[in-house]
Amino acid sequence: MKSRILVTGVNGQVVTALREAATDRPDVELIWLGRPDFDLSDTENITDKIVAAAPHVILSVAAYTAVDNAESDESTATSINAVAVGEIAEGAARLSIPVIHLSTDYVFDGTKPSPYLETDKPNPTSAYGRSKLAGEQVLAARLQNHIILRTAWVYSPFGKNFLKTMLSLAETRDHLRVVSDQRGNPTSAIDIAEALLVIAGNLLTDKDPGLRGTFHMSGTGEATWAEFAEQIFQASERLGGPTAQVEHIPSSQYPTPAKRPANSRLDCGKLEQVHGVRLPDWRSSTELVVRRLMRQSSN
Ligand SMILES: NC(=O)C1=CN([C@@H]2O[C@H](COP(=O)(O)OP(=O)(O)OC[C@H]3O[C@@H](n4cnc5c(N)ncnc54)[C@H](OP(=O)(O)O)[C@@H]3O)[C@@H](O)[C@H]2O)C=CC1
Ligand SMILES: Cc1cn([C@H]2C[C@H](O)[C@@H](COP(=O)(O)OP(=O)(O)O[C@H]3O[C@@H](C)C(=O)[C@@H](O)[C@H]3O)O2)c(=O)[nH]c1=O
Repeated sequence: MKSRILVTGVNGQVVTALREAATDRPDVELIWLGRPDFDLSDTENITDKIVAAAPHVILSVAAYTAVDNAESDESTATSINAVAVGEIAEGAARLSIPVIHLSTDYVFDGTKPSPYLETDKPNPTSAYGRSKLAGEQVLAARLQNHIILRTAWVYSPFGKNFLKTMLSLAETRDHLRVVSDQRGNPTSAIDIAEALLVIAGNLLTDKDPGLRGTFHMSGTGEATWAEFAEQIFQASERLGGPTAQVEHIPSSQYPTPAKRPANSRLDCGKLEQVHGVRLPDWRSSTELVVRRLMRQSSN
């Protein structure tokens, strides 16, 4: 029997990568619910729509991800990232199925000098981070059969992300100023999608409560945003794409409405130990994504 996996969202980075990943998987039937029929800011009918779709597992992927906009629109961010997650949990509870929910490194305040563990106390510095933490809390309170997967710094050939912004800015500028006092783990949405299918398979075949709970899942290796930009341009230059010189600057010279954590590195050892999942090194995945974008633009 095929596993019926419901994904929230239609055009996001991870959703798009999931659609691709599922094409090679005859054992998986991916269904997705998204706007306009399924709008997470209108929390009225979410539960009923989930029950009607009758999946075996839910991947709760869709979110309000505009970090700076959330500062002036926290109520919408909270409605989508937390209230709606409660409704998704309610639908899953009615169907007695698990939910795998994506959360973020931005639940941490960044003051820890080493990578964050699942047992570390979240303390978000931004409205987006607060709304995502509230989503984690509402899910955990309403549904025992869940996994919260905190990931970070997602990039891909799809949608909007830092990697694509850098390449697009380099089309018109040969010098870019990028912050070098925020450190994290760049993570490819393509790698996340592959991992999500493995983890969903684990939950569908094993009822062990130890497989449930909160896990960190980001690309292997770490970088500052400036180092990430440099790696993007090295790959792009090798492949004949746009490049720019990166000036390392402190965050104080790149003011943004939302305050981002200085350190949001995630320790992903628990996921590897419990689910046997370790994401590839961010440098090799960056190369693959840049290569794909170059191929797309030359076609
Ligand atoms: N991007 C990142 O750097 C990181 C992301 N995450 C988390 O990973 C998950 C996936 O992120 P990513 O793929 O980058 O997200 P994107 O920003 O690429 O896409 C967001 C998705 O959410 C959907 N969405 C937004 N608002 C609504 C709404 N009101 N109703 C229904 N759907 C909505 C979008 O819908 P539509 O398809 O209509 O556009 C889209 O599918 C999110 O939960 C995010 O918080 C965690 C860490 C880092
Ligand atoms: C475009 C640009 C950004 N920056 C800085 C601003 C910011 O501190 C950092 C990253 O900027 P962005 O706005 O692209 O990324 P940001 O929206 O902070 O990305 C976050 O998104 C959410 C959804 C998450 O969950 C996080 O894990 C994280 O990936 O780079 C520069 O220094 N120079 C630049 O030219």
